Amino acid sequence: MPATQHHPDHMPVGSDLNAVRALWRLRVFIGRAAPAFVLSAVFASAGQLIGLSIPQVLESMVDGPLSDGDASAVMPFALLILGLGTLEAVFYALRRWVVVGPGTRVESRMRNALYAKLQDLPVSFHDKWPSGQLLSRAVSDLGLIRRWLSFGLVFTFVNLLTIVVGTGILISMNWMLGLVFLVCAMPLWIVGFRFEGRYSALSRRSQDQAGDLATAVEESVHGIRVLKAFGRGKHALSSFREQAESLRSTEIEKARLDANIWAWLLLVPALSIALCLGLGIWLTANDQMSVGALVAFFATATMLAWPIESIGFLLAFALDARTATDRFFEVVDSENTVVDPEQARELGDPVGALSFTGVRFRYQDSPERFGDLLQGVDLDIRPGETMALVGLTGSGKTTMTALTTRLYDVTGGSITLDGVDVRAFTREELRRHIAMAFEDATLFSDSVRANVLLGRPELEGEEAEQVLHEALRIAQAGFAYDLPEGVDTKVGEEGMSLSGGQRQRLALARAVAARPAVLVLDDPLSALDVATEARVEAELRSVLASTTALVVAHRPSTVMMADRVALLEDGRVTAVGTHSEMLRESEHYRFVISSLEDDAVNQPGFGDVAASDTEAAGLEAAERERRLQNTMTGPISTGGAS
Ligand SMILES: Nc1ncnc2c1ncn2[C@@H]1O[C@H](COP(=O)(O)OP(=O)(O)OP(=O)(O)O)[C@@H](O)[C@H]1O
Repeated sequence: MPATQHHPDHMPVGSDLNAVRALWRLRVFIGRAAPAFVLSAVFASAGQLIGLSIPQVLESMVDGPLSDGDASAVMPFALLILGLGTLEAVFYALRRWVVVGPGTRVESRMRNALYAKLQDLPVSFHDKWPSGQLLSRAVSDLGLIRRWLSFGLVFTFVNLLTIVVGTGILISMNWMLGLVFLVCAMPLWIVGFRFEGRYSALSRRSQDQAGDLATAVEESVHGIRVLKAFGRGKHALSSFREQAESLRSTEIEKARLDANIWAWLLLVPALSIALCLGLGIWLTANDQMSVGALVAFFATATMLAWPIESIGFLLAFALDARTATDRFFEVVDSENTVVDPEQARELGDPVGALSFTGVRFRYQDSPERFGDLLQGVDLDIRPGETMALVGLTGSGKTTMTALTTRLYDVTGGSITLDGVDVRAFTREELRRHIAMAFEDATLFSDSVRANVLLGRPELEGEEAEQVLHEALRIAQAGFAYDLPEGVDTKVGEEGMSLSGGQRQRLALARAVAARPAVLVLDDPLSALDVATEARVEAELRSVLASTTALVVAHRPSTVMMADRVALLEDGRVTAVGTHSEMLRESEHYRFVISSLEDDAVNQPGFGDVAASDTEAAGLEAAERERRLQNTMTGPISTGGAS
């Protein structure tokens, strides 16, 4: 069921920079597009200034030929006004034309930077951030910033310039009328200032809620099968409706606030024009102003009405853009805790010795009252050895595998590859040497070929074909050849058109194709029936003979494939040995294996690797009792790791 998502606690809600300084940060991405924005502002200003000159022509026309009653002399003035109007339109068209390309370029530059950052940030970042929040930043926030840069920013400048120049013209025409007009506009600044604070908060809320909504849509599309299977579609819809309703009420609040400021923005110029009209007529009646000047004054004042009215809209637009900018930089500024060292080590051809020494780990958001998940793991995996990792569910097996390629960094101790701390390599180098396959096999919307050769971008032609076919053979993924377009078939969003077992086999083929020194397999065969698993294992053995492997095992058959087994218990590896040694010596191991078998007998095709050589019967109750005592007296280690 798509849960209501909120942005993570650590996310700052609005930065403490003021709007101008927050928006100023965009300059990094504007870069070489800046001249285009300036040119666009110049064209728009030229258009506005030409517009402002029309009333001057009008004044000369009214005071000249019109007052003289010379109709024929009006024509040149009319033509001049027509020419100026045309020029104004041309400049507006130029403004738009000049800004479209650079605006979209800035947007895509920002989008690429965001994407690159998301790729670079560690898994712990993605654990915290709902996908919809990231999606809405990458799509709607950046679109909003582009529109603001190309239109909002340009017109804020142009309209302010028009107001300043226009007011100057009004004052020069008649200082008294001009001043009245100016003073009347003052309340607008106060209203605008108060509006900013309230609107900013609402804008932030609405954009975050839009992100939550995107997360809900993403989750329910992703989990559509579960929703349908459990008949929870209606429930999901009502929870979605609630979220959509919250967003709607925020938008309504925003619109109300906007309407308030609009009311002021429309009222103030109308009031000031009315006041000026009364005063102007009185001045004209007392011969202190010509009729032409009065007409020109009102034509100019009317022209200033839109720039003044637009200030509220432009201010709201700038505040929305500021929120979008804050939201963008929250991701871009996120500190990456898993980084490459300044002076990275290189391993040409590693032999594949993988060691855990005193490894401790806890998840960042793990509650204080819990101890570390891993509390000093010691484990040496020899080159070429296959080590199975077993432990009760939730004991930290997956976590241990994730630490090898630095999906998370250890919080204590170290992991070494050929004796070198994994943190001494660049992440790219490390992940070239250690390849992973996960239980939850994610495939990308691309061909089978591209998915399998994901880790080998350097391969081409015959060599690529060879690696692909070998990997598919080892992973028993021959079904790929029977897909409609063979290995060129697009496997769809996250491979949803394939079965779970088929996806797992392609993910395994991907790990095998990477030809790593160390292969880390997190229960990659869980969705296969036992017969297929046995065939995959037979093929895998040939690969694993020359590759070091750490395999999380949830089934006895996977354990059988390994040279040795490590037992993870209470945050430590408490025993290491061959399967039969472990069965003999470790009571907890026997208990874990018996629970694996309980699961395994429920697997389709189970039969040949059942609990033939374990003595687990009856141990479960004893083990439960032992664990119960453990929880009361603290953990008891049953032995040391190798
Ligand atoms: N990203 C995460 N953030 C916080 N806690 C996590 C995260 N991933 C796992 N955990 C917690 O860490 C513990 C160990 O999880 P892990 O997946 O490593 O166990 P596991 O031994 O692989 O379990 P299983 O056999 O069920 O796959 C669990 O209690 C889990 O809730």
